[in-house]
Amino acid sequence: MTAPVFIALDFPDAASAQAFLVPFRDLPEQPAVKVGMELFYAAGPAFVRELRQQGFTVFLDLKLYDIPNTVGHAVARLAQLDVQYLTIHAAGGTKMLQQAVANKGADMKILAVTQLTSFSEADMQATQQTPLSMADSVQHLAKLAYAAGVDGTISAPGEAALIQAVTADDFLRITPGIRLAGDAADDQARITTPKVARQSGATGLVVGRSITKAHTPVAAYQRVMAEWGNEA
Ligand SMILES: O=c1ccn([C@@H]2O[C@H](COP(=O)(O)O)[C@@H](O)[C@H]2O)c(=O)[nH]1
Repeated sequence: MTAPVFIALDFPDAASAQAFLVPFRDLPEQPAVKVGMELFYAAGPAFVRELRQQGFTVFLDLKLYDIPNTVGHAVARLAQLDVQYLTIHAAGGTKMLQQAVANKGADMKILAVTQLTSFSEADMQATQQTPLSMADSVQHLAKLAYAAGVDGTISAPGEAALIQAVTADDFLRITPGIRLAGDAADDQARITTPKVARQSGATGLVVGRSITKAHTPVAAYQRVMAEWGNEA
């Protein structure tokens, strides 16, 4: 899977997530899924193992951020779940990032969150009191992550090309903040459509509510995949 589209399974429990996935079983290929804090805290490692046994590609989005020793040990435990992707915060710094990389599983990719897509430029300035612009901050954090041996970043689609410019072509640029045209932004600040994300240099998408809250989620997923350039 070179250009994955992950459906964000932001559900309160395993039963709701599994019920949501039932109609996707009729597709020729199962979607890749992202398990975030809400579902992981409710359903835990057992549910992640269940998804892996069912053949799903799993992105565990826990956004780890702690001292290097703690993050290293946490990554080693999570590697036992055989997930393919795991997030940490780039702002945790070089030593934390290196500890994560040193403890990841053989087929696990570590993705570093640069600046959350819910942050506008003004939100970031107000929170972080940084003289950097959003673009400069994202590039700085991406360079830090790349130098530490991380596999890619999480950023808004509009920053994908900027990240590519300061890292490498094969450095992953996975982008949440995706909305089908006409859908509400909700709590996201830096959003775009799947088509524009592809044109902007993203190498993978995370899509939650544009699919999970759609009247017909499978049709919404197929629309995302068509815009992104994949068949579903
Ligand atoms: O910067 C980030 C990092 C992670 N996310 C996660 O992606 C999905 C997006 O959900 P939508 O419903 O499509 O807005 C969600 O699980 C976030 O935790 C992000 O949005 N931004």
